[in-house]
Amino acid sequence: MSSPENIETDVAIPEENLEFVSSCALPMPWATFQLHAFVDHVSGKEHLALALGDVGNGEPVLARVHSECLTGDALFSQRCDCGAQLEAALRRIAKEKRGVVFYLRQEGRGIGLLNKVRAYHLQDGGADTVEANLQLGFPADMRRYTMVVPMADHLGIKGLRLMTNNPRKVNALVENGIEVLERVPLVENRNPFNLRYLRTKATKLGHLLPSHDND
Ligand SMILES: Nc1nc2c(ncn2[C@@H]2O[C@H](COP(=O)(O)OP(=O)(O)OP(=O)(O)O)[C@@H](O)[C@H]2O)c(=O)[nH]1
Ligand SMILES: [Zn+2]
Repeated sequence: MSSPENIETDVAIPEENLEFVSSCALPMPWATFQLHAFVDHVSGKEHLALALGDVGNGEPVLARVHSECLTGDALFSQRCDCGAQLEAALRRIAKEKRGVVFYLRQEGRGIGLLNKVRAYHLQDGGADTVEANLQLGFPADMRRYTMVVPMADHLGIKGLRLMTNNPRKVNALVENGIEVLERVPLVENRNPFNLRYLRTKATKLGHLLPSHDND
């Protein structure tokens, strides 16, 4: 496996100023979660936390830090694994009757929806997911996770059992002061349309995807 490349952003992004706005019950097919809405006054982005059970009791919380993927989460796209990961995370939390999904509005690894479509267009022409970002003048991954800190604080969450295959996400959260006690693999929806995408994540972005690690 080659080492992750071009994964840091050199684009200066101002710190966010996150404010809790309101919360409500959100009945879902698996359980009724409590939806907590936040706004970042710097970027204007609206971030969400979906919590179930007593997440503020000091025990580690089963958690997913999920970056928005409109095409995968809402439109059933098979180009990626996002929608299946989101659903699996919600199901697992419902099964434990306790947990949280942080739904972060950083579409397309932070490049936005329109640029992600541009990147998909380049991928249709042969580029992989990393090359497409670079061809568009972006780093491979522009996401940040600093907003999770005030969101977790608001919910009284002390430590996470994080559902992810991305060690860089674990490191980023830890660097921001979030305690990650365990990484829980979340390998979902391997299909003919996303095989190359998953392979690129394993070989270029360092994701721990067992069937692709040694490709
Ligand atoms: N720029 C770009 N973004 C993509 C592409 N495919 C999916 N995304 C975005 O990637 C983000 C999800 O990141 P992934 O790399 O799939 O997974 P991860 O969150 O790092 O790791 P996991 O926790 O294991 O899911 C979402 O914001 C998607 O919109 C793509 O081809 N190009
Ligand atoms: Zn996706």
